Amino acid sequence: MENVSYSSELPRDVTVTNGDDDEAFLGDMLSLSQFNVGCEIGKGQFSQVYSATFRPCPFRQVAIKRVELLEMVDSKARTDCLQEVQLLKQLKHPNVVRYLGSFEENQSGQLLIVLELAGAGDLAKFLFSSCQRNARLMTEQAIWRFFVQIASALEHIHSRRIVHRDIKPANVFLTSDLTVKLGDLGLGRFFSSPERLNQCGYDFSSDIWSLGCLLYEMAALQPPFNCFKSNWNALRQNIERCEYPPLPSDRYSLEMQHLVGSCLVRAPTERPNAQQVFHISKTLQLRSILAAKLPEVDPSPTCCHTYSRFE
Ligand SMILES: Nc1ncnc2c1ncn2[C@@H]1O[C@H](COP(=O)(O)OP(=O)(O)OP(=O)(O)O)[C@@H](O)[C@H]1O
Repeated sequence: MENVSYSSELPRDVTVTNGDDDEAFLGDMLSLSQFNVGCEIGKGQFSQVYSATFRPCPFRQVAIKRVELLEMVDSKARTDCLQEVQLLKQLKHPNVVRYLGSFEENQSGQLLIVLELAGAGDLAKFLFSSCQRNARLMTEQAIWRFFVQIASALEHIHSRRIVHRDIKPANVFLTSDLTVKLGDLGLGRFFSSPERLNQCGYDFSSDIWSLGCLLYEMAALQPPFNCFKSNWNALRQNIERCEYPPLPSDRYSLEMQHLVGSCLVRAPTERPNAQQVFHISKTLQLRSILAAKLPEVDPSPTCCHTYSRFE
């Protein structure tokens, strides 16, 4: 292809060992008066997210996510959601957005969740602005640097028996030094339709499917199953048959293609677990560093950040 170049904006390599930062937790008796709330930095279907500083420690920047508990389908969903927030607070990992605290404001039906601020956008924006817009692919080495962190985060989440449920580039946040922070865990289902609330069969292996989609999208700059999105039947058939265009073999290793393929198999029990994906990707990262193999580039035309799942 013409007028394309290699992606030179490689994310820095980062340590993926577990952090122990209990000081990060802000305590159980939080209220809004303890924060200087700044501007709105994002909006979800059932939430608004604001930047804020913690008054007792003014240099401490956080994100505050406000969700309407009353918009949940039923009171059981509300209770489950509050319980899940408690669970999410136990997650401590350098590549997982930290849940720092939560509180309900004056019985207003609003739950405020205090999160670690990930201030440099997300992987969806990065893929668009650094790759697609400039018609260049990431190097394999850069992909592994991102992906190893994501796989490490998922391994940690699964080891705490939590399913993420919404792994996609828009939920992979970045910090200013391009450290990955996997965010938006688990809670989305509490604000959705009863079908999604039940999410029949959604489990750890479903996250692995999404992880395979994510790895594919980082390489191809488009999700594996979006090519027939105008035709739902064809799309469904492709997902059920696990048929998607191969990654360009002159740019990316066969091992990468194999890892994608092992996550995108129909039978959930045949997919690797998060620990295996982490170890394989770590090995392949080391191999790609040693080989220092720089692929050529090939721009892909479209970008869609929602994955289809067949579960
Ligand atoms: N910890 C964070 N740090 C920085 N920005 C964040 C953080 N969490 C969320 N955001 C921003 O807020 C936006 C809304 O996030 P939120 O999790 O409320 O909704 P969503 O999951 O993106 O959307 P939906 O709930 O409709 O699926 C995100 O797109 C992101 O830009």
